[in-house]
Amino acid sequence: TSTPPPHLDFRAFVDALRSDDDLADINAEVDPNLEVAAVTRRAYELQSKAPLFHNIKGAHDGLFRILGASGGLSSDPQFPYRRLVRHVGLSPNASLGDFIDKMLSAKGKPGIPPVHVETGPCKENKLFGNDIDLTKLPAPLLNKADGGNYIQTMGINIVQHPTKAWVNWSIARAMVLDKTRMVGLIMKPQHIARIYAQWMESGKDMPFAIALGAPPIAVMASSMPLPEGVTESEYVGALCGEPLELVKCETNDLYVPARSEIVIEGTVSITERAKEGPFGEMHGYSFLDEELMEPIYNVAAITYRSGNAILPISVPGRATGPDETHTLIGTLASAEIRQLLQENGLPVLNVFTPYETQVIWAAVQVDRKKLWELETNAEEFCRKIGQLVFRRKCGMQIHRLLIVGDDIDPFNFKDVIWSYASRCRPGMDEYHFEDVAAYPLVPYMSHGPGAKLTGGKVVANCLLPHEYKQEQMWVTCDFENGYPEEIKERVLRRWSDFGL
Ligand SMILES: CC1=C(C(=O)O)[C@@H]2CC(C)(C)c3c(C)c(C)cc4c3N2[C@@]12C(=O)NC(=O)N=C2N4C[C@H](O)[C@H](O)[C@H](O)COP(=O)(O)O
Ligand SMILES: [K+]
Ligand SMILES: [Mn+2]
Repeated sequence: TSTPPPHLDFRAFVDALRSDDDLADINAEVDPNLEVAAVTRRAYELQSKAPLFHNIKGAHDGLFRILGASGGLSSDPQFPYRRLVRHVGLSPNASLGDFIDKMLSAKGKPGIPPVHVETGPCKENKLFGNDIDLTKLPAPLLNKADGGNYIQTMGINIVQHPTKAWVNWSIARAMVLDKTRMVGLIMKPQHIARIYAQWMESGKDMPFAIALGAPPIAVMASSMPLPEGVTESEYVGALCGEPLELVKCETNDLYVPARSEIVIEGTVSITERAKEGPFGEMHGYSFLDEELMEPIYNVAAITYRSGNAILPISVPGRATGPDETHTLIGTLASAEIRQLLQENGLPVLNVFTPYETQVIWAAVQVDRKKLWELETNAEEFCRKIGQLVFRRKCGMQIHRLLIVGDDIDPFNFKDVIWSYASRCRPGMDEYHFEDVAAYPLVPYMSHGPGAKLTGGKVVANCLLPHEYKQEQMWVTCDFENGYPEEIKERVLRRWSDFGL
């Protein structure tokens, strides 16, 4: 069978990055103990090519190579989002807005269930029982403060509700604990935690599979807060207009993408826990006192592709050069928040979480002409938005919403911060929410002055009062807006002659 397109096949995705000249094939030996992660972290921060490490110290029997920064910004400043939009089959010059539109394009369409195939590349090699020794795999140490080697940072965690036909795909980190066990964060209100709670009630350990090197578009849906009960693989089918091909696990009844690089499968204990973390998290901090007791993953089988399987990794940290916890989590939460607000009849054009705010803030771009028709005011409008977003899971990671006009590009932080700084009056234009669920990973919540799990959220009105009812009463003073077209054309035409 011919190789599927990059958005449906991880190896084709890697080849596409190489043909984009956006991949560095590194054949020198690199140490999984911190060195691989440090190279990857710097690659994010310099927006370099994605590093593919072919020669990992300690690799054996085809396990494994490592790809870093699969969701980082591309190395070509002309196409900054090319690596991202390649995940979803869009052309290299697609924008973040196109990416969000694409991820929402299956809303309201019936899901297309995956098809089950007999076998696939992920079944070419199989390890069971005594052949499994996670401590012998070159699982990377990602940050000097990490509490373990995080083998799972870019795989899809697959779990099924014990009684309903709901199979959830999400991304949740997990580190090596010992020979056949991992321990991983399973955090409320994430769907993996909701399903885990159902298995606890059923009294049985929760079957799991982690598919690493899965189809890139499936990684996107896994990172997206789709509504409860939605089976991500069916949403991906609807996005692609064709079913995903899945193959059955060896040791349980879950199904995984047939072309995955590496599949780890087994059961998550509903009784045994172990210390998890510290971990360098999405806000750029690794708190040394992070003492989490999290569920144990018992590994019953590992299956993987021949030809030296590739382990994709994410090395979360400061978004000075964003990593997957910003480019995926932020953008995909933005998509669901836009969907939520539009479904509730609000005149919202787009939503985006600026990397400069570590995706803790989200700018909500409002169509001002449509806003006038609502005959509303800042207080009423902002409170309504806050009540919607801060009481839904898709808004859980956002602590500040900035309500901006359609003269502001939500994807351009300079625009966003200009309107926040100049139009949001301190003490009167911010509407606080102290009775909503907080995102406990945000440092001023986990290690802040107040309660950890509630509050600390705000809606900032960045529209002047008259913008709620009429045309803006100012001319914006920049080249774009401050001059008539014929002056701008003349200046552009003569620019090089001026030698500026
Ligand atoms: C918060 C998370 C992480 C962290 O910051 O440490 C950690 C880091 C890694 C693994 C790199 C990472 C990457 C690279 C990406 C892209 C997303 C996440 C994570 N990890 C965490 C995690 O360990 N626990 C968690 O609850 N959610 C995480 N998400 C976000 C979820 O995937 C997202 O919210 C989905 O929407 C959830 O799916 P549904 O429940 O809606 O179906
Ligand atoms: K998901
Ligand atoms: Mn889900």
